[in-house]
Amino acid sequence: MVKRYGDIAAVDGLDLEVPYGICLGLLGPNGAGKSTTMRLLTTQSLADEGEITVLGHPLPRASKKARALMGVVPQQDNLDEELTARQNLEVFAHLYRVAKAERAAAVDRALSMAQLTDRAATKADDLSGGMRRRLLIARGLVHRPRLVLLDEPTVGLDPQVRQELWSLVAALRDEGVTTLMSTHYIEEAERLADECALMSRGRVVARDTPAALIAEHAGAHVDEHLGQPERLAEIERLARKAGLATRRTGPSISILAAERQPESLRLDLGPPSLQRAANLEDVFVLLTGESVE
Ligand SMILES: Nc1ncnc2c1ncn2[C@@H]1O[C@H](COP(=O)(O)OP(=O)(O)OP(=O)(O)O)[C@@H](O)[C@H]1O
Repeated sequence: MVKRYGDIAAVDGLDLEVPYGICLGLLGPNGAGKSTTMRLLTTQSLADEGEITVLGHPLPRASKKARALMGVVPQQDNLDEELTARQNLEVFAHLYRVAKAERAAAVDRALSMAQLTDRAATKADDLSGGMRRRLLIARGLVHRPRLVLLDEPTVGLDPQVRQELWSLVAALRDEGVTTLMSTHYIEEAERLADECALMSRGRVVARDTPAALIAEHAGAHVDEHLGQPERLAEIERLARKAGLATRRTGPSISILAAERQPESLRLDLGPPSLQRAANLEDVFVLLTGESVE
């Protein structure tokens, strides 16, 4: 797919297939095109080039059918503040055409999933930030969608609230709901995603399970060397000459896949200040050229 805004190609040759039943993490730095991808899937934006099919329905032609099977959890909180938690869910159950006879049960189920049963009568405005976000997710699930789009589900939340939301997303996957989740939090992707598609400048630059991405791009372990700037520059030069990827982190330089170092380089560099297991953050920084939050 391609989606341009004037001279900017927000999505630039994106090719992405999401298998049924998995949680796919769409991981990328700010501006990589994650939100635009979500908007294309909900037909809030129309692609300039390419084809999109959602659950067998081609967009935009069959967007109504696709939307009915999809739950969308936006990045921006757009709850109706004057309505209670229950009423917010009822409105969406109605909009999503949940049969009248089943509506109350659907709303109860969504409240229970979001652990908001005892706050059902509280106005959205009076809920805490974390509760509002849980309600926002519950609202996207009230009609039991087969595909859920989560756009940065925990952005701006404190770590404890983030963990609560993670359990909610994990429960979805356990129910066999297909989830596409955009995030720029590495830990979120590592915890929740069966597979990650790493996006940079509007396209997918790598796609696999977190473990396979780490093994391929960052190897088994990373050597971190501390030192003066000149020494770090020298280490960087030597490592790269030996074909190894490196990463700058503050006052240190990291050599990825350090187990692949030739013995001569190992002797030249001396023992590292620190040796650690490679992680998804190393892959993210290597492939997108961006730092992480
Ligand atoms: N409506 C728009 N008009 C003009 N440019 C846009 C519009 N929407 C997105 N863009 C541009 O497209 C690019 C991709 O933006 P997008 O919001 O999809 O990125 P993102 O990966 O979701 O970033 P973030 O993590 O910051 O939400 C950016 O350069 C952005 O400025």
